[in-house]
Amino acid sequence: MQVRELIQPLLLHKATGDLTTEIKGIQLDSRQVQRGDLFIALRGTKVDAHRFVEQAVAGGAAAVMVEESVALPEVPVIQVPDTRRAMAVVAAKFYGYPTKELKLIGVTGTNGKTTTTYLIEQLLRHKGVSTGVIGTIQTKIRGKTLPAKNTTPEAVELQKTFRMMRDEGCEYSVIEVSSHALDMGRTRGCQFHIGVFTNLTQDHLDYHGTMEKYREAKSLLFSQLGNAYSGQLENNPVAIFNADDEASRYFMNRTAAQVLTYGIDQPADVRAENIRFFSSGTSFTLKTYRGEVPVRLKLVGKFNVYNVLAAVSVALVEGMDLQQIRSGLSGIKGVTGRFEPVDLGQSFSVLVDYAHTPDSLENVLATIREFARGRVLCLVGCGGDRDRSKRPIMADIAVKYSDYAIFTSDNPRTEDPIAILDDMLTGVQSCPKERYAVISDRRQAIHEAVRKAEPEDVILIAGKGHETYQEINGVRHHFDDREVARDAIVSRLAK
Ligand SMILES: CC(=O)N[C@H]1[C@@H](OP(=O)(O)OP(=O)(O)OC[C@H]2O[C@@H](n3ccc(=O)[nH]c3=O)[C@H](O)[C@@H]2O)O[C@H](CO)[C@@H](O)[C@@H]1O[C@H](C)C(=O)N[C@@H](C)C(=O)N[C@H](CCC(=O)O)C(=O)O
Ligand SMILES: Nc1ncnc2c1ncn2[C@@H]1O[C@H](COP(=O)(O)OP(=O)(O)OP(=O)(O)O)[C@@H](O)[C@H]1O
Ligand SMILES: N[C@H](CCC[C@H](N)C(=O)O)C(=O)O
Repeated sequence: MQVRELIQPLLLHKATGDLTTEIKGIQLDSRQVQRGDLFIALRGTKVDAHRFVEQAVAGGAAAVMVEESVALPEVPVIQVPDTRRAMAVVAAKFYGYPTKELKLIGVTGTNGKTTTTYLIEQLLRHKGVSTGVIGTIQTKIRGKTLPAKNTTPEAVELQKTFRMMRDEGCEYSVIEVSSHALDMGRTRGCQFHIGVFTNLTQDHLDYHGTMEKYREAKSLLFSQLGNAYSGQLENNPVAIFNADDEASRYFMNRTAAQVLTYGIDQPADVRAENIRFFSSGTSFTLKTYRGEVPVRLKLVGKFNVYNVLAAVSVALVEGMDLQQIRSGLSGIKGVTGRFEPVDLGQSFSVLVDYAHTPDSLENVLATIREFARGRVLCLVGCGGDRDRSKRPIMADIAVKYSDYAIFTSDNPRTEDPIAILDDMLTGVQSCPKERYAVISDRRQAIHEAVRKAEPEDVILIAGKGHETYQEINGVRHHFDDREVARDAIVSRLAK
């Protein structure tokens, strides 16, 4: 595509150089530029990429997009007021507006995004349609998987992935939409067909500052629904809300889309009643505006009933009937690293879970409490360079809901692991010391939990779920809670 065509949708820009120059790709990282790329200079949290424009051109960039005027006579220079904003517009144009050819479903909320996207994918598969998925664990395109760096990728990668999905024959794309992505405009230029809200509780205050700003970022998915290109409702979008979460009303008042609600406690269009929990699953009556049907799931916990109701709401909007939904739900599998048992036939249970927020930790521990016949042992840490204010709250929840807590390291990133643990300990000052231990080394902590377990006890290893690394001092070392738990169980069984 020529530069002049690429920048045609940009209202405010100054362009110099030969605008018939062909652009073969878009790149944000000067170190990865390929011949013919447009290099877009973003002002990051660590560096301002304007200082890399010359390096990008030397590496083969055919044009650059910048906010400051730069003297680069050899290539076209497009100067815009905001490269981040312009990036979303040109990325959608470059890849031919792929979300107009896909049914795009966005899921946002503090917890449950990954689980809900996977449930939606599994239900849509049952309907017989092909669905691509983008989220925290990985990107999935018709059986192929690609690694994920962010929960929601930057606009260029996002649009490129949608084009790949379309080329591979996907009809739907279901994506996790993080508050960071909404705030940074990564999803501008996406035409969403459905927006789903799971819940809003504390997280990411390091980034957003206050809960109000966090909520405001999340609301963008709904206020932008249907307005991506023309300001008109092009595709009759639907917004799906959790009626039991008070933030839903705030979002409802900000969307022009049709609204559907789901819930357990409050009146809603899609509800679960007569819920019964077992250690291996859940049953309930699914009541919808299209009738009711009994449902049995292999997932445990009230929080998963919410995730299922959100996915069922999407299935209903997409025309699936209740019998199809019911049989789809009976075959549904849990998500890797979410409530995942490590079972070598030992006399106690070990569960690995991705709970890394106060609300998710509380939900998971409350669920375990309901069926645990022995003690509950909780191993938990908090990530470095992230919301510090959640640390004491999570420690407090750990001791409140378990019989014994082991505080350990999660991903310390660039922080001192001991300082993170000290922040956590401020939350348990009034708790008797014999109720918890502090073992900074995560491997040792897992071995200690397994050594301590008695028959019927349940050990929850929280925080890292599917992650296969531990990031210490900016370096990622291989670490998988499930592998370490297995080793610990094997050595205990050998004694
Ligand atoms: C705060 C934030 O969002 N950071 C994102 C941002 O990184 P940054 O601002 O630190 O980038 P930087 O290192 O300062 O570099 C600025 C620019 O210079 C470029 N550069 C840099 C060096 C160089 O030699 N040449 C060069 O061109 C970089 O490619 C970049 O475009 O731009 C990067 C590239 O696009 C992102 O990968 C990175 O996400 C990091 C990994 C991150 O951790 N983000 C978190 C906060 C985040 O977005 N999380 C949410 C999930 C939250 C949740 O729901 O749990 C998510 O959606 O992932
Ligand atoms: N609806 C829910 N409400 C509260 N907690 C939940 C819910 N669903 C899942 N959880 C808990 O949150 C953890 C993370 O779940 P999931 O990965 O689905 O959320 P997420 O929103 O994608 O998280 P992230 O974006 O941070 O990766 C799970 O391991 C579980 O402990
Ligand atoms: N997307 C989340 C993941 C947190 C996972 C947890 N293991 C941690 O490292 O804090 C975040 O970036 O806050």
